[in-house]
Amino acid sequence: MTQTPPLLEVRGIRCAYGRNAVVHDLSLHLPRGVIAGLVGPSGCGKTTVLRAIAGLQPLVAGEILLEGRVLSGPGAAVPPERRGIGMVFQEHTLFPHLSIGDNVAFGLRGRPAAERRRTVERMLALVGLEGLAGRYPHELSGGQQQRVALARALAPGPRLLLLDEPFSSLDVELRQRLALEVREILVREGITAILVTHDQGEAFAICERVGVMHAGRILQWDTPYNLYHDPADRFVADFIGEGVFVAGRLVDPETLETEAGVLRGDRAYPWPPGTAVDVLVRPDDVVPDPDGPLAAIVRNKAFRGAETLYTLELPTGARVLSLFPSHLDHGIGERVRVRVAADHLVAFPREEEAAA
Ligand SMILES: Nc1ncnc2c1ncn2[C@@H]1O[C@H](COP(=O)(O)OP(=O)(O)OP(=O)(O)O)[C@@H](O)[C@H]1O
Repeated sequence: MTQTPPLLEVRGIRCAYGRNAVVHDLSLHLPRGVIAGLVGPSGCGKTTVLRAIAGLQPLVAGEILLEGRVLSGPGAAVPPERRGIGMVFQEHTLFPHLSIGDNVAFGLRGRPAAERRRTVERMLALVGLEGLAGRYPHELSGGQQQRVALARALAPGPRLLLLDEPFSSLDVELRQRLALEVREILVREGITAILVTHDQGEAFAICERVGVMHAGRILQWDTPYNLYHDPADRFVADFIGEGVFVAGRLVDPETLETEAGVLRGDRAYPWPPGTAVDVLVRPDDVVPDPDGPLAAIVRNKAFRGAETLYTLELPTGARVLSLFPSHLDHGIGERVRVRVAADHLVAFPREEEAAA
């Protein structure tokens, strides 16, 4: 149905270590030029999926196509070095005995010397390391080394770039800066990429599409905005961002009677009136308002610079999180008034009833 075939198609793949199946019937489509991410709790299978795409992990079932050509599948297993796929790993990926220039030129063996030299220069300039070709990896900082790893992966002109936790060995400030830099480089070069990270903030900063994985499956493949505001299920709602569930009951399709008051949003819920639900309330849904209908008590606070994250106890005893501009400073135990901005609240039928 799509006009142009996706650059990468993963169709119903299964992967296992021995008898232990860890990726189940997983599919994804990646259009050309898109930077996508995979996030999920430790052990959910992110790295295994990336390794399967790179050709480092055999498939039990399914197939993987790049530009319509089968790379892995029944009767096909194109070796990793012939896939046209670049990879950047977490750390220690440079060859310590090779200069920076030779590291970057590693994937260019067999090309004319002049072309190799030009490409190395261009790649080092691209990652902001001009003039460092003669140095050795141990003479560079961790951030510089990861930039070299990126330059080396991009040098042969891969059709797809895979990044497996490329910033996780760096300190927080550097990883945030480098993540944005890398995004700029990939966008400028029109590179299609998949980033695996356990840091959803990093995925949101870099990726246009993010898949949330759990136990070997992708539960939702969507924009960061939709993952946050319109999570497909309870796991995604819980995993992405901050927030708490408050108990409630559907009065009519648009109205919820909850521990945080009666809430009317802009969406209609499909369940019969009376259905018990849990409503996801994000910190940005609970707004300070001197005339607000809810009197809450401050139970905890975490200063975050521009904002403070308050834990507030409502009259029903339910607790919600709320972001206040940090100049609105309240002490623990103080009473504040808030309202719930309920425009697009997400609700799920309460689990025991859903299961009944
Ligand atoms: N070489 C291996 N042999 C056996 N089991 C493995 C091997 N590598 C991974 N596993 C198991 O496969 C599952 C998926 O692992 P994988 O590394 O893909 O997860 P992940 O989501 O990338 O985790 P993390 O975020 O911790 O890196 C885990 O249960 C893990 O224990």
